Amino acid sequence: MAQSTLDSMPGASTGTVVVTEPLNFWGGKRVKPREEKNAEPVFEPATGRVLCQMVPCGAEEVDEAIQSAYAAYQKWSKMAGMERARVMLEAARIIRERREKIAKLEVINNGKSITEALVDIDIAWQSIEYYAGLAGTLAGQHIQLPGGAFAYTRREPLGVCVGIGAWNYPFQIASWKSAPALACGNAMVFKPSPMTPVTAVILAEIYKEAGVPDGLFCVVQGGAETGSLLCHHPKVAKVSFTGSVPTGKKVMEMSAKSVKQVTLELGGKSPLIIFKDCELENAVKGALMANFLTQGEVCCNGTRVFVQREIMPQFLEEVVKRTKAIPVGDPLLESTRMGALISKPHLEKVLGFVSQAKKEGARVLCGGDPFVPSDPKLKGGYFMSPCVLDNCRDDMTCVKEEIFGPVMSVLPFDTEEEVIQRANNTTFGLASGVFTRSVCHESALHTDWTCFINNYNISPVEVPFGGYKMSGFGRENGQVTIEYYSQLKTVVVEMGDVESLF
Ligand SMILES: NC(=O)c1ccc[n+]([C@@H]2O[C@H](COP(=O)([O-])OP(=O)(O)OC[C@H]3O[C@@H](n4cnc5c(N)ncnc54)[C@H](O)[C@@H]3O)[C@@H](O)[C@H]2O)c1
Ligand SMILES: C[N+](C)(C)CCCC=O
Repeated sequence: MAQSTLDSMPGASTGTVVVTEPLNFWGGKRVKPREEKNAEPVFEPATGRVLCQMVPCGAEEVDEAIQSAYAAYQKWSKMAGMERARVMLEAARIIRERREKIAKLEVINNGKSITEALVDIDIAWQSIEYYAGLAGTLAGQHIQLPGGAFAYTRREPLGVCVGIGAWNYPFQIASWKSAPALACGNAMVFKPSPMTPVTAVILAEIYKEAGVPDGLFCVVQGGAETGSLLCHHPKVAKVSFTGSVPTGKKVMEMSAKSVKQVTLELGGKSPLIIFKDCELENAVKGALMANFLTQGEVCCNGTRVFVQREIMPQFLEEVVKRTKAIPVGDPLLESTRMGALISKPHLEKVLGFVSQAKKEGARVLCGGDPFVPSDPKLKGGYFMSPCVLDNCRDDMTCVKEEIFGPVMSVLPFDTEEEVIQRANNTTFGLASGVFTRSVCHESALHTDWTCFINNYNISPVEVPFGGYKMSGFGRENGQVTIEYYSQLKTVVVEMGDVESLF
């Protein structure tokens, strides 16, 4: 049951876990892949060792999962919101109880520090708890019409929803998508990233243990091909996608063919604006939070750090001192603050951005190199030292493109008007941040999208999260997300005779 993979977790250390159980889940149980021939190795980022094999699902398996989800949807959608809420609350309770074990498995698969993974798992169960609270509140309107006639509206589920996830927050993404979907009475078939296949199936087992009908939350493994089978399937009503802009465009295009609803949570190149009247200590802490969580592999990171020229020297001195002091290493140690990047190719890509930045005239103030921890078992891991780049200009590659690694680009500015214009000058639109002691709601409103004031990268589940422009549309978390997983049905009732024009 849900304990299977987790059973090996309490004593587990980096470099010791191998996952052999099947990673697909539908019909209420783990399902072995039909054919092993396309198996791909999945690596533990901290050691470079093979953690498990990911076998992509083909058309028949995808169809089986969707049929199983559809059957569960027929039962689940007929239950009262309060009944669904009770099951979801039980799922949230089980996750809370097993948070350490799930977090450990997440670290082993993703490479982030255990301190962060614990927070991710907490945000995951909180999301399920939050939407359980909303499940019983779904209601419509009663509208009086002439002659005693009336109309009413009902909030109805969409049907089978598909969730497609990225690798940076595997368990959290699966929870953020399934929680509102299930609260509204839908079923979900979730496809994790092929690089992080191991924790979504734990969530599936927990939902089952909590009492959802068999098939309500299914997991199919695979990459682009499996994802595309899901987007094309005629029984799927909605696709909620988290990933890069190019893939998001393809998902939208495929979903358009059968007019499926789409939510797109895509990439970003967010600005963080630090005014000279800020509380510098907080601004420095904010800049670190905006750049180095999950080894910098965070969609909403504030990687363009605009600092008002007068405080640039003090800011740089402090931010560089603290960046150099970040403990990089074994992600399962409590003292570690930065773990390993997701894969060798990704590490090389991020290091390539640093080299390109140097060629274009940026100055490396610290980091930006491969890092080899002293522990011999970590020698094959994908580590790098966190990097601060100075002398940056708006036209540099490191300032324009999403790096998705621990690289902060610092840019000077003089006036508010100038910085707002520069901050908004991007095709992305996910997040922004402002540090100042003066009332700054004005600046917040001038940046074109979500804005954190005097903090960064906090995401309580009650608060909607999502993008503008090329960063996508639709929202996750918050009350509004109910609208993205339900549809409004109108019923009009005549109480008199029909007045026909014919
Ligand atoms: N806005 C957000 O909430 C958010 C959160 C996390 C990550 N991201 C973004 O995700 C990106 C990094 O994640 P990634 O490298 O996993 O992204 P990606 O686009 O490569 O992959 C995302 C998912 O899409 C699947 N996929 C790939 N091709 C597909 C296709 N043709 N049809 C259907 N599915 C397909 C992948 O297998 C994976 O599960 C970054 O750009 C990051 O900013 C955004
Ligand atoms: C929880 N964070 C840090 C806001 C990240 C949300 C998901 C983005 O990659």
